[in-house]
Amino acid sequence: MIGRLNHVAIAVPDLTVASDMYRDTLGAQVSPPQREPDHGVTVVFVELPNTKIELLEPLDETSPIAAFLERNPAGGIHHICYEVEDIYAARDQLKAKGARVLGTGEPKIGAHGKPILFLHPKDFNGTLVELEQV
Ligand SMILES: C[C@@H](C(=O)O)C(=O)SCCNC(=O)CCNC(=O)[C@H](O)C(C)(C)COP(=O)(O)OP(=O)(O)OC[C@H]1O[C@@H](n2cnc3c(N)ncnc32)[C@H](O)[C@@H]1OP(=O)(O)O
Ligand SMILES: [Co+2]
Repeated sequence: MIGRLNHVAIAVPDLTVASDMYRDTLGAQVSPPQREPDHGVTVVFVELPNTKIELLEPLDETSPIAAFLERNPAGGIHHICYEVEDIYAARDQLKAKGARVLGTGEPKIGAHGKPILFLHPKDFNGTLVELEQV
């Protein structure tokens, strides 16, 4: 069901510092910051030849990444995103197998303009999984 790796997301306490580090120290191509009010984060995309890295900073204390950053003040890998062809079919198959779909269970439009869903980290070896329909 899952296809290519779409992105790995890293929660960071300071987006400017993290973005500068990826550009100046690691020599990567980074996007301008993009506010995502529907997701409670500001995102910088790091474009790599074979995938993307999302640097995520919380928009405020109600952000879904706020508790994670409290537990990991220096930041850390927050989620991994796999591509799927049909997000409703993927969701229904996963639910039938007992996986917990987060939120309302209805896909939202993600930062790339495509439908996304999240799966509970406790159901996938402690890794928060995002699915994106491509
Ligand atoms: C823009 C968009 C895009 O790509 O297009 C994005 O990515 S938006 C990216 C931001 N959006 C999201 O992440 C949406 C989905 N996420 C959520 O709904 C939330 O973050 C949850 C995954 C439910 C976690 O929320 P919260 O930390 O408040 O819950 P909690 O404190 O009750 O945590 C429950 C247990 O899960 C663990 N836990 C929490 N977040 C985790 C993570 N990212 N990776 C691995 N484990 C994690 C906690 O340590 C805890 O374990 P213990 O019980 O063992 O202590
Ligand atoms: Co993401």
